[in-house]
Amino acid sequence: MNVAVNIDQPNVEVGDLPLMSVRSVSKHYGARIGCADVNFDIWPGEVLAIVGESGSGKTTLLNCISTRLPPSAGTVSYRMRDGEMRDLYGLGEAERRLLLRTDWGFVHQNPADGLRMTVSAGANVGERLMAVGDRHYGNIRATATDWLGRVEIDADRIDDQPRAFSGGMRQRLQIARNLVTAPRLVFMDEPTGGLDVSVQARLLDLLRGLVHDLGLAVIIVTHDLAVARLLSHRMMVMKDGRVVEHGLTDRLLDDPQAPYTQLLVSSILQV
Ligand SMILES: Nc1ncnc2c1ncn2[C@@H]1O[C@H](COP(=O)(O)OP(=O)(O)OP(=O)(O)O)[C@@H](O)[C@H]1O
Repeated sequence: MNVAVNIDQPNVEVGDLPLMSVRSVSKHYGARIGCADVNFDIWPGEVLAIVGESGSGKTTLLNCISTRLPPSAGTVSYRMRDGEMRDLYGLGEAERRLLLRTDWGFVHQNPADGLRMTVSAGANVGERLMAVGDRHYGNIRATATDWLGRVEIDADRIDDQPRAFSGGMRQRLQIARNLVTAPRLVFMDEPTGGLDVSVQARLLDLLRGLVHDLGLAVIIVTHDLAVARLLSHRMMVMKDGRVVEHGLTDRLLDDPQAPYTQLLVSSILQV
């Protein structure tokens, strides 16, 4: 049986009001449960990790809360820049697109899903700036160069296409493309998955620094508790589409309450 959800108030410097509120979100694929009755809030500047084994519903949930997949039931509300809390599935298409381009980022596990592989690295970053109204070529190029530097890509690669980059470089470019417009909320789906361990470690370090410096709110899906430990303030553990435990990351890893979380934590401590 699942243990009751424990929603702790985050012990981090965050805004007073939640940025996003998720209430009773469920998604069914025919008779199969994708995710069921998920509830949480996320505050500005907070990093929430959604963890669980393959098939536990992490990606389904991430897609439901980022307007990529309408839930079968429940509501997802978001605090717009004017301070108003809006139901995301009540937004018009133009409002939704604006949100995706300006206020949100989405870092995919496979960089090819988040990049345009046949335009230059500089254009990949510059495009997002143009989408928010920047029209000055010199400014766009200077900002793109600055962002390539921030993600540790040499400036002399600015005109290269990402297909000429390594996996780690592509992922860093995808991160630059997402962060250049100063979003308030970034969704990440296994951002270090599929990379070598040493590349993963460097990328995690970089991500941690950027998230901290920019004060980003992040919802990150990972099956890797080490990633959750390093990046997140709060963790939500999923199993069979349901949240089995939810709390501050340190507390949850030091003193897991749900039998399933205990099993997950003990299995990484044994290796
Ligand atoms: N398009 C779909 N059609 C039918 N069932 C689906 C679909 N997408 C996901 N599911 C099912 O929903 C459940 C949750 O899948 P989901 O991909 O959200 O899990 P996950 O935790 O993200 O797994 P992984 O880590 O392997 O990506 C699984 O039982 C899966 O088979």
